[in-house]
Amino acid sequence: MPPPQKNRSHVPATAGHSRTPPRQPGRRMASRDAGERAAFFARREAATVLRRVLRGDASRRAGGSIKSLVYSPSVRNKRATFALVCQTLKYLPILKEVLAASGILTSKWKKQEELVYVTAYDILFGQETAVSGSVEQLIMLHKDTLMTALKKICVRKKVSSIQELLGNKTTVKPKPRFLRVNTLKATTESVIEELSKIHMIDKDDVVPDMLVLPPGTDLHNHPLVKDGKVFLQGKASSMVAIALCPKPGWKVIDACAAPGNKTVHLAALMNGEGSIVACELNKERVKTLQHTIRRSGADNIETVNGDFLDIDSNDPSYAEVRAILLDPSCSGSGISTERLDHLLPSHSSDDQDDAGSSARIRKLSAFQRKVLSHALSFPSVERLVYSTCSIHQAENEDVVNSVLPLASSLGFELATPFPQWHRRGLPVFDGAEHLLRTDPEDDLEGFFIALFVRKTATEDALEPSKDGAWGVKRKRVCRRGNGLRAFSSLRLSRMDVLCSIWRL
Ligand SMILES: C[S@@+](CC[C@H](N)C(=O)[O-])C[C@H]1O[C@@H](n2cnc3c(N)ncnc32)[C@H](O)[C@@H]1O
Repeated sequence: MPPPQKNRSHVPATAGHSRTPPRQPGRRMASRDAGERAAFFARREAATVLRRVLRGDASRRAGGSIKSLVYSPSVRNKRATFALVCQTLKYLPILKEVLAASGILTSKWKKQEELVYVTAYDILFGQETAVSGSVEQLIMLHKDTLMTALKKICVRKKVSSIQELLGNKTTVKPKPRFLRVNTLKATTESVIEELSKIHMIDKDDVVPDMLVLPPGTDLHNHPLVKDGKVFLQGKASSMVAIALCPKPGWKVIDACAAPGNKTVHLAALMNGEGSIVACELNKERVKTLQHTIRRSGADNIETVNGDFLDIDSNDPSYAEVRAILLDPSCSGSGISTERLDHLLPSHSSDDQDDAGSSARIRKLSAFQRKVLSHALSFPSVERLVYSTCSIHQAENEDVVNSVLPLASSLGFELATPFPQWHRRGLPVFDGAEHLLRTDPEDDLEGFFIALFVRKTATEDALEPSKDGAWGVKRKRVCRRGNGLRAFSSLRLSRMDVLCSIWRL
């Protein structure tokens, strides 16, 4: 049998990193060229991200997606780190087997096991040689043993290439790059002018201030992104704040806010007027939320590090809250391809634990009902959006259906966000046609949006009309089935004016 072929097409681009490796006490590290220095640091950044990804996956908690961890401010060489993390995850089952067979992952090295995985990937399947760093030296020292172990595994599994050994890990279909212009800092026209110098660019036909660029366009280090003039936010995700459509000057709660993409979108829709309370339970994620807010330039957002359920809806300081955006923790099943979840150990067919995953969804669903019921209890709320990035009925239609009696008793009805949007809620109860779904394949992300509007408080509320135009809704309701449907009495021709009319 010929030796397994190396997969050259996946060599990560580790060059381009400019920091100098730390000097170790008592001995000067050998001088090395810039490429090797870059690889040294990229492996360490990748190992840190990999540790968090694997820990989050092992506990089945959202420790942050691979992308969100890589694109956090602390990671310097994002492109190389991303490539290394993805590749190491892809090769992880093989690396574990090879390292176990060769017996080099002793308790001493176990403490740095993620760095061992990344380095082993890089040396066996990527860079080939590396001289600096103790883990690099370990892998180089045992490289022949590891290669022999790899060949034996190939023979045992009757495969002739690494590709065959890797099996069929889902490849991600290229998707357009969406970005949302932060109208607090820039105009859509100025961003188009700037980006069109080097990129093909289109305006999205549904979401205002959303631009569409070709798949693979990398803007993470672009000054417009760094300055917070644009946010790299998906289209479906950007529909959530628009569905809530808070009026400038209102007091609004974003109940589960981090990392804050929708919080700062709300601030932009409100033209920076009024106030937003952004509540986030997780202390670490509050830091990310605050970073997002700083980048957006919004100065009317107060962050609260705490449990939304602990906010007393009868507390006088929340008596004037008129809109709530509730985007609670969910399974993330609608963005699992986007999140690259197929690369995680828990997604491999051997490890798939169906009973565990349905128990998790049941637990999430119970939590979602609880927070949604709590959000409905705020006395002055006129508009409430419940959203998830899940495709599961249990987290979407079932949650909404379960709170309908409570919502109705408090004077809420379901309204229809984006009425021109064709994909509505699963028809599992009368009124589910008001709900909005996006499809992970056709619409690129699987989101769910439910909009509750208080019947007694719609006099000045702006609502989309049925045929896709946007208009001011006057309070006129008629019975339909067991739900209530609102009419538009004044239409506006363009969706672009959706929220701007409230600024007049
Ligand atoms: C789906 S994410 C929100 C994403 C955010 N809306 C955005 O677009 O950037 C859900 C967030 O809710 C937080 N969370 C979960 N339970 C919470 C609770 N009881 N109170 C406040 N925040 C909570 C999680 O830590 C997580 O950051």
